[in-house]
Amino acid sequence: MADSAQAQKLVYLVTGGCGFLGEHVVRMLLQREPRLRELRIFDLQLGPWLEELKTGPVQVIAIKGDVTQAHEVIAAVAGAHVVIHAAGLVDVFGRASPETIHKVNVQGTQNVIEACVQTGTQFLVYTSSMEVVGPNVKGHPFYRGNEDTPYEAVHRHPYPHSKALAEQLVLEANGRKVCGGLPLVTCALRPTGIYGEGHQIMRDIYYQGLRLGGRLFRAIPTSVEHGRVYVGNVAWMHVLVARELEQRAALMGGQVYFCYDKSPYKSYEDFNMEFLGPCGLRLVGTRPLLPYWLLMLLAVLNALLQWLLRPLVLYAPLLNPYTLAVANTTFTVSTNKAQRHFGYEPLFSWEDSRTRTIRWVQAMDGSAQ
Ligand SMILES: NC(=O)C1=CN([C@@H]2O[C@H](COP(=O)(O)OP(=O)(O)OC[C@H]3O[C@@H](n4cnc5c(N)ncnc54)[C@H](O)[C@@H]3O)[C@@H](O)[C@H]2O)C=CC1
Ligand SMILES: C[C@@H](CO)CCC[C@@H](C)[C@H]1CC[C@H]2[C@@H]3[C@H](O)CC4=CC(=O)CC[C@]4(C)[C@H]3CC[C@]12C
Repeated sequence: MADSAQAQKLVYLVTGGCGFLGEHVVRMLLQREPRLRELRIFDLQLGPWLEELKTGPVQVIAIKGDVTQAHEVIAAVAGAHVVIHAAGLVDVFGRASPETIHKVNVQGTQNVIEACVQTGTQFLVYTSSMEVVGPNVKGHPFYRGNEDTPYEAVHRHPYPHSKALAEQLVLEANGRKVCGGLPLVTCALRPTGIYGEGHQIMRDIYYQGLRLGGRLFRAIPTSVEHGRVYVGNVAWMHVLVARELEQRAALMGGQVYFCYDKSPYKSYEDFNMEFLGPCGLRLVGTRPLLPYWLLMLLAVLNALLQWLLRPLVLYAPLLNPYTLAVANTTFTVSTNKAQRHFGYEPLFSWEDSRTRTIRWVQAMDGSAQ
């Protein structure tokens, strides 16, 4: 892919290209992949911002489609050199059924793999998640772990379960012969909790704080560290992996990489305050205001209410037994595998990532709570 004869010759497809991460991947590709000729953006819902991209030198093609529909995926993949598969149903709040989560995340990924095989597309990058590793149901800490750190991965929740199955499918597909006889080269990126411009949960927490008179109440001990990574750096990793996969197929094919940068290790709430603090919110308490057992009771009550109300209305608060367990379990990564394998260095420093995220929160409409 690297020789000059191929300058501006490549066709990329980004599934989920209109989501939080997908939009950053799309913009990053347009800025930092000079060999791009055509960029296909495949998503259930297309964003209006795509229009502005259509005037540049790269042909941008928006495709409204569903990864669960094999024929739609095949049509989108045909003729692409690289597929970045970021589409997924990210739901840990009980909004979607376990069956739907499985269908989108697992069957959708299988459809993408089969489409690559059938159409002769050789390079597939999958957006996996730290959640394929943990935190596990036993609440074991994963402290500064890397891709080789032993950890008992046990999944009961449909989202991490689906991501783990999908990742496995992608890794097992590495080396399969695609149409034309060449081997499929795949790898999976595992972001920790992504933050940055467009992060819906950050938006929800900001508005929640505004509704509570500019206050948030500490629920998680400061000692529980949660891995976070800036969306621009996650996007940059995707661009780099996609670029290097051909030249370094033997090394990178079938591999997993955590997504990391220089974001500090902090609790989920303390980390959010790095952005919400400068925007006027205050985190009340130096220790959790409620004991864990009471929080868990509230979380279980929320789950019960969700179940009772389901026939009438969708009740999906941030707090449920699963989100509480994840937020309350240390999970941080410390690795340089991406640097060693494909020369990744974060594109955005922590200061830059922080400033960009603060500017985005500040630009939110405070009255739209
Ligand atoms: N947000 C986070 O902290 C993390 C996210 N991830 C993974 O990154 C990927 C992107 O996540 P986000 O951008 O946060 O989520 P998102 O919900 O903002 O983006 C997902 C995109 O996929 C699209 N999509 C969903 N179902 C689809 C279907 N059936 N067919 C086609 N498109 C479909 C959605 O419309 C959306 O635009 C997901 O695969 C997720 O599992 C991994 C680790 C952390
Ligand atoms: C108990 C509440 C008191 O303030 C805080 C609840 C926070 C939770 C909603 C989040 C804590 C950890 C988050 C998850 C984590 O970052 C890992 C993830 C990876 C993914 O692939 C998808 C998103 C998520 C599951 C993320 C979801 C929100 C949290 C559970």
